[in-house]
Amino acid sequence: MAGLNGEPFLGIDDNIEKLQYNNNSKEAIDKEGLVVGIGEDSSNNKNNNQGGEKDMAGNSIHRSGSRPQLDLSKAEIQGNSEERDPTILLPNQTDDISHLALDIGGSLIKLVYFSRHEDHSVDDKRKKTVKERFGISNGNRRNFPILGGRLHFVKFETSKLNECLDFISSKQLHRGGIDSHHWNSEAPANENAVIKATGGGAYKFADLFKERLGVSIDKEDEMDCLVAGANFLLKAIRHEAFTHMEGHKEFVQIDHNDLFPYLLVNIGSGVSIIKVDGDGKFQRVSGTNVGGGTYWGLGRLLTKCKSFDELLELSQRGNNRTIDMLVGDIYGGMDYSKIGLSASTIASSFGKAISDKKELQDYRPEDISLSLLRMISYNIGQISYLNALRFGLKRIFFGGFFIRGHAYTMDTISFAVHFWSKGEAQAMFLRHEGFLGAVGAFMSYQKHGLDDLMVHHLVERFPMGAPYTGGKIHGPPLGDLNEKISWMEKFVLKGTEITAPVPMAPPGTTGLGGFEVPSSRGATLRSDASALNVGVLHLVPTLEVFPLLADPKMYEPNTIDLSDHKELEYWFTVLSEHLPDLVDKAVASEGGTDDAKRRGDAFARAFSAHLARLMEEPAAYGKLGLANLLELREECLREFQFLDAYRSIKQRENEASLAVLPDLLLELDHMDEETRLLTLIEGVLAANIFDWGSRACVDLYHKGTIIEIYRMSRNKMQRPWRVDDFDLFKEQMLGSEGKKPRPHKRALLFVDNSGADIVLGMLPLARELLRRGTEVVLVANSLPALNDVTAMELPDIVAEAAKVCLSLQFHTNLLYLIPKMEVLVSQHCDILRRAAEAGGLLVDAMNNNTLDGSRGNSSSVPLMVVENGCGSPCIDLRQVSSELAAAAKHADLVILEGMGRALHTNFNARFKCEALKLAMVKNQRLAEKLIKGKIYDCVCRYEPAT
Ligand SMILES: CC(C)(COP(=O)(O)O)[C@@H](O)C(=O)NCCC(=O)O
Ligand SMILES: [Mn+2]
Repeated sequence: MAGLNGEPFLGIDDNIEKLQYNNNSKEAIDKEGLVVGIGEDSSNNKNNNQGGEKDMAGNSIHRSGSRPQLDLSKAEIQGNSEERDPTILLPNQTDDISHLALDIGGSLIKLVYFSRHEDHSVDDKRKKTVKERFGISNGNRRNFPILGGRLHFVKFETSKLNECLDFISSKQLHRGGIDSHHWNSEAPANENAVIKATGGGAYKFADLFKERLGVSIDKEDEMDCLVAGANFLLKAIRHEAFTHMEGHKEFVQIDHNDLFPYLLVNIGSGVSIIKVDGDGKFQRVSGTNVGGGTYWGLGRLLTKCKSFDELLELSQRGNNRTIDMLVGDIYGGMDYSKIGLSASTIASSFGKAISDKKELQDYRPEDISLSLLRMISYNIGQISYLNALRFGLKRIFFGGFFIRGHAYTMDTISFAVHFWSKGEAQAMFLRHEGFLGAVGAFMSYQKHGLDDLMVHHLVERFPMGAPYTGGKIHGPPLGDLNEKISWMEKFVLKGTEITAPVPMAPPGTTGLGGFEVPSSRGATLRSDASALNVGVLHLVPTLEVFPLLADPKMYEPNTIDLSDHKELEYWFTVLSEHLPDLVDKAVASEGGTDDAKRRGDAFARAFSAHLARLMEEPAAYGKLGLANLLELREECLREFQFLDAYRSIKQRENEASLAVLPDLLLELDHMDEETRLLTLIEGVLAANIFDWGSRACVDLYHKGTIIEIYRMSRNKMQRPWRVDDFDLFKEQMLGSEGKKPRPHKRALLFVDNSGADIVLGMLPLARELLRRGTEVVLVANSLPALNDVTAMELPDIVAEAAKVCLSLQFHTNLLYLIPKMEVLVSQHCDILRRAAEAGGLLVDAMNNNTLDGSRGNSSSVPLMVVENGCGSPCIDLRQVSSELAAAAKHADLVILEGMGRALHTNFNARFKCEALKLAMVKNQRLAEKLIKGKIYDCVCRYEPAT
């Protein structure tokens, strides 16, 4: 049988890793990771006669044998095959296919589940034309059945297994999910339903799953899963790995071609140390029985703590000097400098307890907890390094539930690795640290095709999760909007802090290489189960890297460095202050109903909670840039179902601008070429003043009408602009010394705002390029963001603009008194219409509107519209739509317009083709920082092809 990806579904390699547990570890299988003294090389998987599966490098990957297989006979695409993520109907598929995998450990259950993207596709003719023109098929998606959806990460305490089962049942995850458009989702759970699980609990609770949910557990080997999970996360998630030294977290870019070999240290109850050489190729080289279970077990006995997190929290307020014997204690307060030991180095953990006449109750539990934490973290760091040394490995990734994003633990481990390796080896941590096994178990459903996903196919989002109150955990992210709003309201009433579903570990750390006590941040260390430091992973296989980026590896979209705390504070204040106005607009866009007000209120609280969270720990959601913040705001609006907050403002501005477009075009058309080009660029810069995201601009709009402000802005234009490469650009366009350069073949115009910005700025510029014989592709947002124009809206705007051109022609034909102008206009005024027709934009809108009744000239250079794949005021060119990537193939000019796309992001981006970056700087601070100028200064940056 052929797999959906066209490759055969090979049989099953039953040569499953046979781990030999040592004598004492039988019950330890129930705990996480306590598998000591095993050194079997699991990379020697033999293919048996059933055939083993090969990864892309030809390595064997073994899978267990009970996975369900898909019956693809009579498979067909349901609905419109041109849709972005069409549902595939498998009429003959009878097995239930689970979209859930579990890692059931001794203290936590980790759940990874999949849901399809909701079907928002609309009948968009533009898309169809674009696909035909650029020859885009659905080939990109490779027709994987499950791609095009979201991966969710949820944790439960193992002691609350029933809550976990209720959750699975309520979401019907064991059947494939009722809330998503799955094949066979109506089918009742059948006898054969199977879910993948790893961890000791997969054995321990198998009967309970059968009894409660009617599903069988297909047990996946824990080591296999850990490694598969770590490999996937390290390859597919841009900001997965980070270092943590002296309280400073820094994300590490992992080169996918240079990932292996590495050492994976999984710290569960016990510790496994695994050398990873490739996909499915690994060897458990060592381990230690002193791990998370030791910390928790000894800690519980010594401090009477009730939970792991309570113990960890205690350590935050501890001082281990009262209990540890330090070098200084032995050397009379002096360093032992000859062998490089400072007085504060721990000579012997708990060493003071031998000489003191104190009893257990004489020690503070806080101090005991810290001493224990340091002893164990240190020891793990040291053993890990020694193993790295054994195999000549420089990179050590630490995962497992013990770490739980705790800054002090990470610092201590890092310090040990750094200290013993003399800086040669590096300790790294993983954002999905606790989910490695669960991800691996999910990956073992081979049909998902997750192996082939690349980093640009994944987008991580951070929806609001269940808040928690009084330390009690309220489970997984809330799905239902109403439920979510209710939570928000409840917490407001109680005056309780609302938290995002992200890590609550404080940044507080010693700053001294783990040798001092942690700063006292106990109050902010929250319970682990509510503290997911991961968002929801959106799998979008249609996304591509923009092909015209000169050096995608070096590309960094964000211009402003938010790791500067002052900068971060400034932008947080800007966004907070903008909130009331944004909520007003959003509520008004939904008719100002009570429901809209309620949602508006919840949105404001949710976004404020995100800001507060990020202020506390800027790297909580991965590497933070201004673009991420601006996008988070848009996503948060969408989460509370505000799909287009500026809808009516955009419409009003479009109409007002279209009304003055004929006058502008007339004016332009009787200018000579050089003056016209300058006027056009001035026009783009002036019209970029229409920006409802800028505080200064919004203040301006109280003072005059849109057109008045536009005129004022144009009148104030004075060259040289603060960044002024116009002369270079002009030379490129018009040539010099009588030499006419060849016109550009195709220009991509990344447009920004609605209203004057698009109508009076970018469209006239597009018309000029078309007039010169350059194909023009308008690149606009896929989803609304502030007052930005979207790809969906553009065809109508272009159609209206073309209509205006026609009325202009009609009008000027009557103006026989000025025959010269008549000639000019009749030659040029229908450029937009013909180009739009040639580009397939006027399918409905214009067919019956040509005043002279003439049909469009399909041989004209086309004007096209493509969506960019974003719903944000900024653009990260590593993840753009396949439409845009296809349109870029023959482009030799890129024009980026607006602050978001040309300044906040991409100001430093280099392209393979010529690039023009145009923007008005509508923020004083940015003007000072970026161009040493002032507010309303302009940028016209031209860069030749690199
Ligand atoms: C959100 C924006 C990037 C949009 O600018 P645009 O791309 O439309 O030119 C910009 O308005 C902005 O940075 N605003 C926040 C700063 C301020 O209010 O001054
Ligand atoms: Mn904008």
